[in-house]
Amino acid sequence: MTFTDQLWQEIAPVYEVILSHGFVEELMAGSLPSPTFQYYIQQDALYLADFSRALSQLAARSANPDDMLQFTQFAQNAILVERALHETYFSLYAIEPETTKMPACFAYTNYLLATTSLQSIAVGAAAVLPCFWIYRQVGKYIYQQAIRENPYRAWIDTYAGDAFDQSVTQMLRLTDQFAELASPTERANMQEAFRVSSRLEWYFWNDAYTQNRWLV
Ligand SMILES: Cc1ncc(C[n+]2csc(CCO)c2C)c(N)n1
Repeated sequence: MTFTDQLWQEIAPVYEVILSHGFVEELMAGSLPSPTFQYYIQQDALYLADFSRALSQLAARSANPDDMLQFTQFAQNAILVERALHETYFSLYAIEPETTKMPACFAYTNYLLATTSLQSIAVGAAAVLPCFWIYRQVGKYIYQQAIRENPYRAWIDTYAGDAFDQSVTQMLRLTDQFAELASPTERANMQEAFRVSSRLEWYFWNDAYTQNRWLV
């Protein structure tokens, strides 16, 4: 079993509750209220900018040019995906970008930036991995079940597509390479980072579904 297989086994219960979350179920059914999706897209635009910064941080700290290139490409793609997908929905709904990060987005982006800046590259890579991997699995799951005439079709097709599939496979390979070189303590830290980010993925959907805002 690879290291990343072990990572997935540990977060399997988190993945199960993500799949059965109302946001995912209603996105799949096409019945998700548009204000809920608008909140999600606005927060996601803020998330992706910082996610790209976190990947750029890993690129800058990489020891070899191949890893640098890989992280730089991921960082670039995060911005390009954001533009393509978000512009579609921003103009469809005639909404403006949001400037305030709500609690889950705030927690997740700050966690990613702190981890990729202050922990080892191996731990930083484990922290960004759920973003790739959980979206691929959720994307495929939704793609298989979703009705054709779904208002969220552009979103579904992005994450169920081949281009995205390949980048996730590369990210998994990279993480397994880091794990091979890591000490047992560092591997434990990688597991913890993977778990924290996986949980935060759930919180991100949940904030959108409940339209969560700062209470004070
Ligand atoms: C909260 C949240 N988590 C994960 C993704 C998915 N995602 C965003 S950028 C990227 C890599 C592209 O190179 C992936 C997989 C998202 N959109 N929002």
